[in-house]
Amino acid sequence: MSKPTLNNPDLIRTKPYINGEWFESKSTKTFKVIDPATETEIVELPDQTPEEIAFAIEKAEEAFKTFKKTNAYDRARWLRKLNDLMLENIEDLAKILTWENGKCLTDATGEIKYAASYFEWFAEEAKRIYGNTIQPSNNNNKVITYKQPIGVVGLLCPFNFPTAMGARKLAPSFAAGCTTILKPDGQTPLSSLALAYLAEKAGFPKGTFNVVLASTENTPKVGLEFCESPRIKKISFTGSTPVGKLLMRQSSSTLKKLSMELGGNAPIIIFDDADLDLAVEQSIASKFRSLGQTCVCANRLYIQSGVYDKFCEKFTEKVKEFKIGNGLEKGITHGCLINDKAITKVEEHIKDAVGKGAKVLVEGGRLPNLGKNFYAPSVVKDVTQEMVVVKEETFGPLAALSKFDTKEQVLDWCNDTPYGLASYVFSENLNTIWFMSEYLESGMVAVNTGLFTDAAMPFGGVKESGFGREGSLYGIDDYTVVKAITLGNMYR
Ligand SMILES: NC(=O)c1ccc[n+]([C@@H]2O[C@H](COP(=O)([O-])OP(=O)(O)OC[C@H]3O[C@@H](n4cnc5c(N)ncnc54)[C@H](O)[C@@H]3O)[C@@H](O)[C@H]2O)c1
Ligand SMILES: O=CCCC(=O)O
Repeated sequence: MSKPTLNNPDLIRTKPYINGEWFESKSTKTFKVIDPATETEIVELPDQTPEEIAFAIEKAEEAFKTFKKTNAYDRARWLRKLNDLMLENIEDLAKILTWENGKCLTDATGEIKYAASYFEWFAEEAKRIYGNTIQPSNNNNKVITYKQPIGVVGLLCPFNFPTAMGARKLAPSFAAGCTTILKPDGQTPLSSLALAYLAEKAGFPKGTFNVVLASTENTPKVGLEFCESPRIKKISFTGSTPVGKLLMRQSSSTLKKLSMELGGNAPIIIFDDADLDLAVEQSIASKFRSLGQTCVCANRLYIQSGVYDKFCEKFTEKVKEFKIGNGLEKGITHGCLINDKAITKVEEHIKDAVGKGAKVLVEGGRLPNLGKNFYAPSVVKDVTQEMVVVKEETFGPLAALSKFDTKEQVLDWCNDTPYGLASYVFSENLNTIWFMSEYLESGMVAVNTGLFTDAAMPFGGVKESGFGREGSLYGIDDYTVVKAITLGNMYR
């Protein structure tokens, strides 16, 4: 199977979306979007020039002048409408996502629902942007604060959640009254273009949401343009830590506000007293969501010695049940990876681990009969802290299992990393749960579940996993600035 049949073929767009129009690019360069499952071309898109990117930024700035004055209730209605349209078109949107990303249709459908829920959530939050009244030291004065939209925002998004990562940024920024330019990953731009198509149908005013296009090779130039543009007041980036650091350096010349949703190295800790079947099922869900290409995927699994052997056995059985194939086909539990580089990283981590003494429980490996981006998941046990798989995010289908004895020991291991995005704890003991939750150095801790993300919860990391919070009651703050107004000499 290659090309999916869509109820609404118009959702496939092949032009950038700028200032409410499908923009005729004059660029002489193009890039191809490839179906990672079949390695066939989906579409060829313009690789936009710096002048065109600058034009999109200019239009977003123009639009901001009027959009910032819009009524929160109107913005709420537009956002709610977009949520509804996404759900009406869920089947098509999921197919487009699977086609360009390779994840299976069930995961893609889940992602569309999840992405839409950010529009629903921020439709409500748009109306809840509050300020304070403050009594300063001079009793004759009164201070009030209110939050204003920061301005034009650049959104830089990765391949792994082509719809949800953009939605998680667009929804709060639009709710706050900002205008945006989104640059999707060059490998997965169609989902963002489909989102722009639906945003237009939802009535988003022209210029408030723009999508520009760039190949992977051309992307650093667009990134630089975003960072150095004085018109852009904030950048929200989701991707790896090294690229996040580069964007921070580049943004220093314009002193931009930044949100950085960066790489992780999530541990799952399973204590002897955990509900073992639940822990196995949820660890599988966390580890192999989108075949391990999720920033909050378990990268390290620490299992207490009393249940280690049993856990390894049960976990292995479940992994052997996976059905790998083209994500668009029925019954497939796991699709393919995004590209060959992703597989190479998994192979390097296995080689290093086995070389240092890890034992293979499930020998995965390439599946050339299915295609060059298919890889059967691997499981290794007796992993130790020196192994690369423990130090770096694999971002692929390799489960690394380690044995631990005490909670103090495992806590040290978990925190021995520059990253701090998500952690998972499985235990039935409240004291253990509290101890771990409090001392794990991560922005998010999930207890007795492997799937926890939700529009209502604050998503984000600490340490080199970045800063800023997406979703939740805090998510809109990243797109606003606090203004303090002092009313003087009140008691004249
Ligand atoms: N914390 C989060 O919310 C979150 C969510 C998803 C993914 N991630 C992280 O993203 C990484 C996986 O994605 P990746 O491998 O594509 O990451 P990456 O950093 O290589 O790329 C992310 C995006 O940034 C673009 N990019 C690369 N160089 C750039 C530059 N100089 N200027 C502007 N854009 C540039 C890429 O083309 C891509 O679209 C993992 O580390 C994962 O943990 C984090
Ligand atoms: O990859 C990161 C995002 C995953 C999520 O929000 O559930």
